[in-house]
Amino acid sequence: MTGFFPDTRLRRIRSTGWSRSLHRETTLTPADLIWPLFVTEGTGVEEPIASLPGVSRWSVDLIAKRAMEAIALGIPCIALFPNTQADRRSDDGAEALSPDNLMCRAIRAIREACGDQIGILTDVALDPYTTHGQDGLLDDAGYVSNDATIEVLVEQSLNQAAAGADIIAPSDMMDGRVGAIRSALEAEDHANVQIMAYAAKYASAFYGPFRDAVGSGGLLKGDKKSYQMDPANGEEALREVALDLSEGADSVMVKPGLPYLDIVRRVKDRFEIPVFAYQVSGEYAMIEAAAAAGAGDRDALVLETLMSFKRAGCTGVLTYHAAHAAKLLNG
Ligand SMILES: NCc1[nH]cc(CCC(=O)O)c1CC(=O)O
Ligand SMILES: [Mg+2]
Repeated sequence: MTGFFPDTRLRRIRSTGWSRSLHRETTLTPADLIWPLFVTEGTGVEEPIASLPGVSRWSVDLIAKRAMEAIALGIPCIALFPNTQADRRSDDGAEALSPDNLMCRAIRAIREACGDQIGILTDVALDPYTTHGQDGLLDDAGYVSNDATIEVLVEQSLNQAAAGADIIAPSDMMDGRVGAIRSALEAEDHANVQIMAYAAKYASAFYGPFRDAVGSGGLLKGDKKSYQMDPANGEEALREVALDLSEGADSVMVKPGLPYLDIVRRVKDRFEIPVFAYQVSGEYAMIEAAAAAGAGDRDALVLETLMSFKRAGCTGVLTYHAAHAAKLLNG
């Protein structure tokens, strides 16, 4: 039981900088960040993404430079997303299984340049490769077929692991895919390749700029509500996480980030496992728009939101602000 005013004055410990440092409950460092990067065809290419101001797609030769930049900044892991050329997209997303697709070439280029100094996380889902922009295979009725999709996701995961991915991150929300991918990785000599499951991924309005970035936005008809979660649900997120853990996930992700910090906290308290959050493209764009409109200081907005993820219980955060935040944190 704490005392009463004036014996107890909470402002006492806030009154100087050194004291605020001493009493700070949560820390944020570059090691808490995962940097998502978009890859595109060509050489020496940097393509700015209009709906994500300050974020570009990089050709394979330049992506390795971004990875070296991450290492220099103390960022331990990057996440890769391909903008597949239109003529390589198909109804079945077969390009996802090509050992020479953009993703695999980027993985190899980074591995060659950086060795094991940085973790490479790769997204598993078919939307960057399909002509319809859905994450899986469509049946005759246009429904995203669960079990048929899993078979392809397993092959996609093995393809990425063979190219050198360290963390396989299935973002598709099919039931049962974590177990299937884990078994295949074990069988194919990839015992140390991790799985970070997008366990509680919501059907969100915050993914728009990402879909522009990978080129699936204009293609997508309808929505992803038959597989991504209803934003109204929290208990269901706990069931999703429990299942992914039982199937062998090494860590789980909650996505989007800021509107779902309650889910992060519930998952952390319930399971006491590594939990990551994805501060998604629409959240990034919102912060940039607020700063551009003079509604807040950009650097302060970036650091405050990232700290809030740590306070909520995150082990780490995927954020397009990773490099900028790391520079600020490194002083
Ligand atoms: N499976 C695709 C995928 N992987 C990551 C994101 C979104 C990331 C972001 O918005 O930054 C999406 C979009 C979607 O589900 O439509
Ligand atoms: Mg699930």
